[in-house]
Amino acid sequence: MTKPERIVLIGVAGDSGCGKSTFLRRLSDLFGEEFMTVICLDDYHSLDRKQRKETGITALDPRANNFDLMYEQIKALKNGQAIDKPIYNHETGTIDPPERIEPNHIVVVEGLHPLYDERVRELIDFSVYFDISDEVKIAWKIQRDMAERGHRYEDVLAQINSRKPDFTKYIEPQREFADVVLQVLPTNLIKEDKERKVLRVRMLQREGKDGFDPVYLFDEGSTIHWTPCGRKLTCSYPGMQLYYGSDVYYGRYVSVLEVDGQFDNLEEVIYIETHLSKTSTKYKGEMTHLLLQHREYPGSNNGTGLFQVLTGLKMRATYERLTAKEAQLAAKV
Ligand SMILES: Nc1ncnc2c1ncn2[C@@H]1O[C@H](COP(=O)(O)OP(=O)(O)OP(=O)(O)O)[C@@H](O)[C@H]1O
Ligand SMILES: O=C(CO)[C@H](O)[C@H](O)COP(=O)(O)O
Repeated sequence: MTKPERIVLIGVAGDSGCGKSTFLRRLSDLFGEEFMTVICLDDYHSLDRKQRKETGITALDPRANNFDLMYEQIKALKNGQAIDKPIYNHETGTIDPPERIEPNHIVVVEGLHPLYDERVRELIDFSVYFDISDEVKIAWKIQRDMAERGHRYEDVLAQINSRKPDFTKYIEPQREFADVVLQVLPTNLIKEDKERKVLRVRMLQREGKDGFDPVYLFDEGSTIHWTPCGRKLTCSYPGMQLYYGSDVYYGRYVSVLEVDGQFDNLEEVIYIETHLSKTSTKYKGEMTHLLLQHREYPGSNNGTGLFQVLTGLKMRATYERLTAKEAQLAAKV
């Protein structure tokens, strides 16, 4: 592998079971596995499972994590140096001997705390926070942990509830620092929906970040409510609603894109794509193509898939911008 001139650091934040792995697969499809190294921040747990149990300190609590080491190692990677990263073993709940990690073109730091420590935050070039509402989080976790891991309903619910206080204290506040926040909420299209199959998904995009042009619908800066169902987009019950507008989030302006509902026919997403601007695609239809490429990923037929693809495209644009800038600087020397 050629030595990268400029290492681009990407932050992917959110609770466990919120769709981070799915998003990382999408990123790897965009960048290629060889080009990108993922660091799971669970590896910086300083207390193992037994110690956490004994002390009553959860993995979400900063006291269970070594932020100094996290910072030192991420800084080193960004400076092009290899690191010996600890490993947290999820099977045994213990800390294994470290592994050597070489720098790569793109380094993704993902997990519970990528935006918690100010020093790490400063190093990150682009970040996303997965903000899944409790209702949806419970539905996803129950579906996965019961179907795939053989857990009981009451245990899954008890686990979510026991994490809640520390989640609110230490994980959720990181939303403030993310360049993109992906909110996943119950639909507004079905009254008192309990199934959580139809979702309302919002993409909050920070305004005023150097080099980041938020995606917009129809007319930049306007407020748009759009029902695309009809001749060009097939929608069965309960239909689909799109929204675009601006808002203030943690005291800063954000552009908001929203999709409520799901796509009947994924090929028709091209109709939506042609009405979006600043998507950072390289050719007309690339966004739809990326969605179609992996229609089996969870959420591909709704706003979660669509906004994950758009966020990935923004990360690619950030990478290309920063590396081009570096190349220009190098050419001048
Ligand atoms: N967009 C989605 N639509 C529906 N279900 C989803 C979606 N994203 C994730 N899920 C469900 O949530 C589960 C967890 O997703 P994923 O493994 O991507 O999350 P994670 O944040 O990486 O979790 P962990 O940190 O626990 O590994 C999936 O198995 C799937 O059941
Ligand atoms: O929130 C988590 C991040 O994935 C885990 O719960 C945390 O890493 C603790 O691990 P374990 O469940 O193995 O004790």
